[in-house]
Amino acid sequence: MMKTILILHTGGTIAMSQNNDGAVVPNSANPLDTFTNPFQGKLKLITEDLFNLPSPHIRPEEMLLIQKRIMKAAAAGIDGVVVTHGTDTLEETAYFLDLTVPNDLPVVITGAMRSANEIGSDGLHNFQSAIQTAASPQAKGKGVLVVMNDEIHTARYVTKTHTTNVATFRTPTFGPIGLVTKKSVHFFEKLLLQSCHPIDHVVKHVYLIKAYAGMDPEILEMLNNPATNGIVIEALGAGNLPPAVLPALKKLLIKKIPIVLVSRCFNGIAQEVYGYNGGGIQLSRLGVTFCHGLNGQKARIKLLVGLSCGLKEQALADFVSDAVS
Ligand SMILES: NC(=O)C[C@H](N)C(=O)O
Repeated sequence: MMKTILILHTGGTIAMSQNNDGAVVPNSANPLDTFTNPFQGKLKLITEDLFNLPSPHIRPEEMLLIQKRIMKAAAAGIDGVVVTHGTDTLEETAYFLDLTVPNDLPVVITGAMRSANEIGSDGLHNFQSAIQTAASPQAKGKGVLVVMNDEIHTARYVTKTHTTNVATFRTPTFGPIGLVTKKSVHFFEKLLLQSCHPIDHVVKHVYLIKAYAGMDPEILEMLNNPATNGIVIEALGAGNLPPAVLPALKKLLIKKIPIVLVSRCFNGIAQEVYGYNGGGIQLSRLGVTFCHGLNGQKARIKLLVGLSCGLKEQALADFVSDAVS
């Protein structure tokens, strides 16, 4: 039976071209409109331009619009969805959708590192691979997938690792879960499935900060205000902070502002390992929530989704601490 795939364009380099001054800029006409469906007779493609934004302009509000459009398509019986997106914040949108769209609908997100008229442009190729993946029967039940440079990654763990290289998207610790070739799509991992958390609004003022040697407590003091809904800290190593920030941290925790800890390390997970002043064991006892396995920007999305679902205190901590829930 012929499958129908919904294509949602949102902008990014995949929709841009280089101008005569060498600057890469958005186009009024999407270069992906030149794509001719190589799967005629097998796949019907429905294309919509949702917006045309560089991905640093994408906010949780735009992520919610994409999610709502996908939910509408899911209710209408679509077989799969491809989202084209700028790569800078692609992992955040992908993970937001992963948490908020039922995982039995294949949703694949892709982009490009080289714009449409640059030599070696990767946009059309990634776009085609994403369509192939969304149409694959094996893509069902895997949550949101990120397809770039012939590789399939999970939204949960993929991250952008290089400013310009086309092989920028990597999954630290675990690696990709599949490959796309000219002829077929191969998955080589079974996944732990997480539940879907549909939301109808997104809360604001969920912050992400990074720890560093000699971290200034003033940063946390500045966040101690009534607007703050939650804070994610990319902590040191296995999940430790300089002791100088502890007084400011305690003041936030007394106010029941959720504080979530991940590691600023590229690989591994943050855990309560160290017993010294500022060490993970002390932070955990103070009420900091350890998020096991997500990077800072994903943990922020998870905290934001949890808060937007109305979760509080222990229920929120349980939701955020487990990467698979
Ligand atoms: N390769 C890209 O898409 C990067 C671009 N700055 C964006 O995220 O929109």
